[in-house]
Amino acid sequence: MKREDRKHPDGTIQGKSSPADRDRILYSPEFRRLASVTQVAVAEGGLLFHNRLTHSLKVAQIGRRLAEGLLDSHREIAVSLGGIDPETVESAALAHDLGHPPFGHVAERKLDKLLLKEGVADGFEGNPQSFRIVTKIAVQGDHYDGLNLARATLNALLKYPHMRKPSGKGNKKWGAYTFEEDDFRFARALQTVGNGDSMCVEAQIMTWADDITYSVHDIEDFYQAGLIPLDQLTSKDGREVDRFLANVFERWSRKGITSKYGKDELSEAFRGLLKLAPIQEPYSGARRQQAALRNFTSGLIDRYVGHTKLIEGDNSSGNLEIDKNILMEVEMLKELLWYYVIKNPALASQEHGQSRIIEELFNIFAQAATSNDSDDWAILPGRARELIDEIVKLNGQNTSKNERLRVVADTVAGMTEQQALQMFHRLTAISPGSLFQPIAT
Ligand SMILES: Nc1nc2c(ncn2[C@H]2C[C@H](O)[C@@H](COP(=O)(O)OP(=O)(O)OP(=O)(O)O)O2)c(=O)[nH]1
Repeated sequence: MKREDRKHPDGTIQGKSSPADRDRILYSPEFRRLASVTQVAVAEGGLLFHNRLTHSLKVAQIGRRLAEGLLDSHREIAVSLGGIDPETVESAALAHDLGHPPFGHVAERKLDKLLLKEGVADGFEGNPQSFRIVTKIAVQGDHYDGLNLARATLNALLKYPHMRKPSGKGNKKWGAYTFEEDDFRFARALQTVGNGDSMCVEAQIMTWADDITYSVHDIEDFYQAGLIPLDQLTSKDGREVDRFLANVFERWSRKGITSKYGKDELSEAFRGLLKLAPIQEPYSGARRQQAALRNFTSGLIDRYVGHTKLIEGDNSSGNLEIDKNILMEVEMLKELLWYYVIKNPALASQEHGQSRIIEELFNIFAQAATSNDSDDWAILPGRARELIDEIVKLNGQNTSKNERLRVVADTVAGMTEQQALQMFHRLTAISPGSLFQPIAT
């Protein structure tokens, strides 16, 4: 079905994803690429961390389960909200991280800085990049751009349903670049409840599924890797817990981070959460440890899914009601990752290098792509050369810098981590590669 044909026949607000949407996302190479995009850290030495692909599959599964559960337990409210479509939640969840560049957040921040420096005002962020991929970049058919997803799927993908704002939170996270403003309006035409920036209920479910998913699997990954000492945190003497909490609150005050909750209630929620963890020793892989860990993580997911309720009303403050204790637990699970993993100097130094790779790639490609001599474009992958050629033909040499730089950002952001590394080695003469080794498409 074509995009315009997918409008509800009587022009009213409700829309549903087509099952084709889910399949189109799943079959796209952009989805496959997520297998080579880091979630938190690159796995080494036989460890098997989640990557953005395994993460997205789990968000889709938890999102679907949440939606089905809410339909079951709160059918009347769901109907009053115009229905909840599990298929839409699943499709949006599969697509939600497509825009993550190689090396994840560190590259996101770097690409944003580089584009802003070059005067491309709406910069770079993973969320608008996901939206751009499904509406413009991915190739599904010959006669349209993107995956031709239904309005409902696009709207459910909009966790930040506004364009980039000049300042504040809306400047850090947003839903679509100006290049995709038409697609954004097409998606948002469904939304007549809440204020202008309200997420639809499917996007709210997808967002909560994302939070549940990563806060649980990140702990699983890094306890197994020996970085998060769950065994010491659960120990009766409480020393590690005190040390952790003191560090969290010290970082918050240093960084001006605020929470909706008080320190005492957060500390209590965290101690309560640890009581659920049947873990007393460092991870060695023993069968009983594997079973205990699975028990803990699946118990947490059940707990978080089960404590989610649906509430009526316009959705300006959301239609999901999540137990306060659960929200505090999830907040503290995220802090475990920050304290023991993200702030770890080994990861920080790795991220420093990854940021350099992205910067070099962007600068070298940008210089080539903005050249008026088409021979200079030869170092770019084929699709980028084709697009730059089209842009120049349409806009002329001197008026197309922003469009060309957007293609450069798409090219770098669309690489796998191996491709980025190989291309960096090749372009900076660290290792020339082979004539027969294709450059990324
Ligand atoms: N290594 C590293 N990992 C990070 C960093 N920030 C977040 N992460 C990881 C932790 C989680 O697994 C995941 C959370 O980020 P996401 O982009 O998936 O979701 P978030 O809700 O923070 O952002 P969103 O609102 O979806 O754009 O990424 C960072 O600065 N470095």
